[in-house]
Amino acid sequence: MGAFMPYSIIPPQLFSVEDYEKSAAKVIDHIAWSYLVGGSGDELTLEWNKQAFQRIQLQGRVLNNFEGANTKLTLLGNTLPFPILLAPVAWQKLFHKDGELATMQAASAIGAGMVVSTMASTLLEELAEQATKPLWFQLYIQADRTFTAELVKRAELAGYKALVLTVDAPISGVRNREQRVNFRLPQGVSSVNLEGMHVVNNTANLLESPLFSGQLASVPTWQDIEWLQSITSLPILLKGVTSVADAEQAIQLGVNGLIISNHGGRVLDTLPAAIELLPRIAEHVAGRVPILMDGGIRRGTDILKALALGANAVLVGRPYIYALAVAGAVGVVHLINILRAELEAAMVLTGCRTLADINPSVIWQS
Ligand SMILES: Cc1cc2nc3c(=O)[nH]c(=O)nc-3n(C[C@H](O)[C@H](O)[C@H](O)COP(=O)(O)O)c2cc1C
Ligand SMILES: CC(C)CC(=O)C(=O)O
Repeated sequence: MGAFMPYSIIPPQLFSVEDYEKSAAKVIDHIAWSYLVGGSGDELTLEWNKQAFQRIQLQGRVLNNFEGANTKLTLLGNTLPFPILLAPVAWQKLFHKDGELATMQAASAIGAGMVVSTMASTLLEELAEQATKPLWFQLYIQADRTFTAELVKRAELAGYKALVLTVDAPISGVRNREQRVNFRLPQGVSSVNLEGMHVVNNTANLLESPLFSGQLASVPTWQDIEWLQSITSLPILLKGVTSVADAEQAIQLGVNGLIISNHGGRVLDTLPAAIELLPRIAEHVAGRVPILMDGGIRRGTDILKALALGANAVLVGRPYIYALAVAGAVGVVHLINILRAELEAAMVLTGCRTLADINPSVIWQS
């Protein structure tokens, strides 16, 4: 990995997520960059996530009164000043020497919800100890269920307020961009929260099917949801739901929230754009549990569109990592403020005083 030199202040001329992306491309080395920006297969879903937002047009409104306007919401008992959370992103020390610690400081400073990845490069306890705002923990159920149960207990003990169970990546996506640069973790960056775990070696030999005879034996199933509920009292959200049938099954099992997501186009290529998946599922769920979505959000207008089409809140992934790489915690605060200000501008111009006012009428119907 080459040395990179993030700024200690916000560099001038950064006004949008795209500006941060361009700036980040200059400070992140090309191997970590390929891991960050890449998707799976031909990266079609990755592109569609952004393009689908761009195709949706808005309906403007004028002359509204904005007294008392705000973007506050309550989500699973947490009060948030705005509906933008930081999505779980693995190994953030790849992008800044302070990694998740800097992201957590930014989230705490600005009051943004943050979801800490199972694959974080910083101890979950260290983050929770220093956070001044509640954190959520993203769980990848490990082949070693005993270790997984201990991990959940650790998150609970450390004060995490919810578990985000990622269910869309039981196997890794076909990540050609990572393969082409031979992506490996450099010295000093690792999944520190999984240290000491028994690693099950279940790779198939060459005469067997590469996947079906190997690791699938230990991938999570619906039964693991009930198991997880039996070992924790934390609310559980499923991240990576893309079908109405799975959303219904999750609700029947008593899951507390859903995150509509295609993992930022990183697992199954040619899944539809996340914003296209959202309306059908939201309509079916009909408010029974909160719905979050992520994938392709780069502008405040994208957030408005997601809320109009049924999300209670959104998460952003790559955008805040660009800012982390460019200017550490200060950059992340700035980036989130940019999106927040853009959302407020979009609300004003579509006549929405609060999040409750955002509904499908803000979307242009031709
Ligand atoms: C570099 C990188 C690492 C990620 N690591 C995780 C992870 O550890 N757990 C997880 O549930 N999702 C992970 N994701 C997916 C994000 O949580 C999120 O779904 C996605 O980035 C949203 O799309 P966006 O980047 O277009 O905002 C990762 C995404 C990226 C870009
Ligand atoms: C270590 C990976 C499984 C983390 C992840 O979810 C991703 O890179 O998209």
